[in-house]
Amino acid sequence: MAGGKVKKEKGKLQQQHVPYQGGISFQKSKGQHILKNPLLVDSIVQKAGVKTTDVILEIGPGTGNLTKKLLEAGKKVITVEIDPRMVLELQRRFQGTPHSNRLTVIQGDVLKTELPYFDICVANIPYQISSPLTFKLLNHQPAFRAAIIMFQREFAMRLVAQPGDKFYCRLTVNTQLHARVFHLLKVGRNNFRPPPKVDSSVVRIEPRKPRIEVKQKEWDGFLRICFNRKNKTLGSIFRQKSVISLLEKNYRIVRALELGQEDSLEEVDAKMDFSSFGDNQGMEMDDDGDDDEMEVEDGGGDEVQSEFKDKVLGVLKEGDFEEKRSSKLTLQEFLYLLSLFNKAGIHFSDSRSSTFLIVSTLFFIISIIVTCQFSKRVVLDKQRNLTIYALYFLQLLHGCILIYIIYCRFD
Ligand SMILES: C[S@@+](CC[C@H](N)C(=O)[O-])C[C@H]1O[C@@H](n2cnc3c(N)ncnc32)[C@H](O)[C@@H]1O
Repeated sequence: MAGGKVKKEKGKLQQQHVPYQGGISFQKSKGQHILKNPLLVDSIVQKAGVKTTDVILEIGPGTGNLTKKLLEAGKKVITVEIDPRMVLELQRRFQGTPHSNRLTVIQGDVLKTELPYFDICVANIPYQISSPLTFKLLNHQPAFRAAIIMFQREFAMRLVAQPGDKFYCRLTVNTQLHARVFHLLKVGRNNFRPPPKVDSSVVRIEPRKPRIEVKQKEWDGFLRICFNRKNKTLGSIFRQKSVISLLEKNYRIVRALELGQEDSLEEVDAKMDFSSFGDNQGMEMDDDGDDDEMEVEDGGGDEVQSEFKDKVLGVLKEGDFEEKRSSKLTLQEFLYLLSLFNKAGIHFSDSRSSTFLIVSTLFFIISIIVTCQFSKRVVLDKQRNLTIYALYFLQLLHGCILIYIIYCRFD
């Protein structure tokens, strides 16, 4: 166990580096709060349910207090540590012990490291990487059995929250889409050296098998809107002019792509009037969304805008969601509502148009080059002239559609 007294913090420099025995100072910027309570370390390993056959991933092993217990419990431990001083300390600590050939130390930032295969992850992590690390683990393939991780208490409460709980938020739903999450242990700040400013909790994350597959951008866009104001009814959220404008814009792009060139731009325009679009400001939303942004008036809108709004509200009515609130919706209800929107042609991301734009622009450029080369090289008779004009006309049409889609995306 690491010993030594923690010096009283004075001044900025000392706040960043807290001395530790053997000359290594703890860097707060790297979240270096070492577990100093051996009973707690035992309890974490025991609750993790490590098997003797397990390959264990430990993120941020530090000086190796948890690593030691993990080596005793499992078959192999792979650690990822960003701080070279800690890596040296770890190697020094286990060198020449019976455990040394079962320990692999990777030096690097876990967020930038390709993770190896592992059965179980046990870690006391730096809290500043909680969110990206959780999603990195949730996207890891093949899925592991469980991750037992120490988080800041409030973050942990968000992960395990249930509909109606104070901490229920977008992070909760996004995490529980891919995993079942359980609260294991409350941990006070005095179990660490130096003690952090916040309390902690150990959480167990079990990836769902099989995964629930969603289109990630679509799902993200949908949840951002729903959790913009999680305590408002979905009816009032989806009546906002900014939301209707965004959805209508996506709707028009998707329709334009579906109608394709053959149905022409005019047909899309006839169905949609885009003169009354509001801007897309204020669509960047908080995690828990309890912001106090003012409700935007519907502002009357023209007939087409109202028609589209009716379509959106029709979807909410169909699923009986108009009076419900995101703060109380279950994961299954979110999935169901998104499927209803998509069935009605209403989308929350414009990723399809991005792909279309890139492919289409490339095709446009190539076709112009080919036509120019062709018209230069061949001797033009009347028949060939007509072909060239037809090609130019098609390119003009193609160009118009590209401009229209770019306009829809960026207006
Ligand atoms: C809270 S300490 C935990 C130390 C040790 N596991 C323990 O419980 O005593 C977090 C550790 O993660 C390391 N760390 C910080 N950021 C990291 C990153 N991005 N990738 C890998 N390790 C990181 C720190 O250097 C530190 O050793």
